[in-house]
Amino acid sequence: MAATIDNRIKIHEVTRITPFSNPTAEFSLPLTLFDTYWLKFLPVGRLFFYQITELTSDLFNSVVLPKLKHSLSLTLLHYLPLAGNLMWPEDTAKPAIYYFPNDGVAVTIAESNADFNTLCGDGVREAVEFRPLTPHLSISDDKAAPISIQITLFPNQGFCIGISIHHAIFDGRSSAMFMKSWACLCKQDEENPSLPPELTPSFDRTVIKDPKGIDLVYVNNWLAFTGSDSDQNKRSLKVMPSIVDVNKLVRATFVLTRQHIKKLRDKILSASNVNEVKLHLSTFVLTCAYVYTCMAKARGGESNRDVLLVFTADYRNRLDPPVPANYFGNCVGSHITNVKARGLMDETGVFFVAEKLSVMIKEIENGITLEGFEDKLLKLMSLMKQAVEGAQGLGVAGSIRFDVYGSDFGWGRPKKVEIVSIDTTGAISLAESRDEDGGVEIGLVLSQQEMEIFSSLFEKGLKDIV
Ligand SMILES: CC(C)(COP(=O)(O)OP(=O)(O)OC[C@H]1O[C@@H](n2cnc3c(N)ncnc32)[C@H](O)[C@@H]1OP(=O)(O)O)[C@@H](O)C(=O)NCCC(=O)NCCSC(=O)CC(=O)O
Repeated sequence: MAATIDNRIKIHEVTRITPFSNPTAEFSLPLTLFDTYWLKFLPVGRLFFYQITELTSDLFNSVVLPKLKHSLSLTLLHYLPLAGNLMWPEDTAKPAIYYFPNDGVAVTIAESNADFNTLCGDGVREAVEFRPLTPHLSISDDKAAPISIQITLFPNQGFCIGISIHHAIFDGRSSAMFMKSWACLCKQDEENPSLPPELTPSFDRTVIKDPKGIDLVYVNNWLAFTGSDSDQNKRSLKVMPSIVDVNKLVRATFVLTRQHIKKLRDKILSASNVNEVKLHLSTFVLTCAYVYTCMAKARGGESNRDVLLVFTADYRNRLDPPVPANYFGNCVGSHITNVKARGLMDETGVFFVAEKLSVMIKEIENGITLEGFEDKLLKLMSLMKQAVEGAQGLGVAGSIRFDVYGSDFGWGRPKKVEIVSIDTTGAISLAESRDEDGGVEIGLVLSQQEMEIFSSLFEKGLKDIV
């Protein structure tokens, strides 16, 4: 019988999907330094909404669901580590992913009577509305699942695929590749569907060189960081607790069109003649510069308060030798600078942030070496402490290069993609615009009051530049 978890959603089934043909060879896959860096981070949740107005329960149960389940099982055959678990045996220095026969991914099948169009819209919505669509990721002291999935039917409206992923196991690029692989196998009608090379994951850990053993430095940083709760079990795999009350927050999506981006670039360029720093005015920098200044102004407060500007960079193309684009795992790192709010709240705020981010991106322009990486996690932890104590953290989840709207399972592109977990991290989410090449979709979760101020600053600022 279906269990109701609130009056909008019914859970019909909680099942486990195993890799097709249930491979019998057990194996383990080590974590690299880029994985152990994220060991205790909260899971990343994404929702992919697909609109099918003729989707009855019958059609969902007889066609859509069996196809999704079967293609997931086929996909897991290519992504076997995702069917396993993160574990930390007594005799090992760091956790690893272990796969045993019959392992599989937890999949929840649910039904919602919430309004699909409202959830898929850009307007202000209660942040908490998205949580029932986001699967719980099973993480205990000694075992953590790499991924969990929820497929939710909205009768006569469509369906939603929710994924929660463990950040110590894979990053945004890998997550996007997994979804596209699943979609690609689902869409093919052939008996033996196949993946193109760019969607075939590589798990070759030898491409990540770590001669100084920074992977273990990060593990030890986490052991030292873990609060008193876990003192009895320091090797616990439990992640940091969330300290945010999602019930008090709202979510909205904002769009910068290609034209907006161009105008922002022109405006900054025309004001920057006298400046020494050669600005790197990519779509990413312009978007962050514009959004971050609106966020700092919306927060208000003392102009002397601390603000952390944060972004994550993909290192695949920046390491020497480069790591293949289809490398599955983490190959990213965070970059952070600490500034005073006044820089963003001034008239020249957009210019100020664009300059700061330009300097940071230029530092990695000629590639990444691991020099100084021993201290990278400790620095991040000290900034996280600052954020807990009140500094405004302005960070990014997702990317405008992941093509999340390309995940078509055979029923069309997603109507909307949301990163749910920005409700606990306070980051903005980025995705390429669904409907316009060169446009950007920005997801935000704020208090109602900050959202109102942000929204009016965002709209007014755009009117001023066009
Ligand atoms: C460091 C960056 C954030 C920002 O660098 P930049 O400002 O230089 O921007 P960029 O690399 O996007 O592109 C710079 C310019 O290169 C060209 N260019 C690069 N890639 C392109 C592409 N695929 N298609 C078209 N153009 C491209 C464009 O001219 C672009 O300018 P123009 O833009 O003007 O056209 C980025 O390079 C990067 O690493 N992005 C990936 C970050 C990431 O992996 N995030 C996820 C973290 S995990 C996470 O958050 C969890 C999760 O997602 O699940």
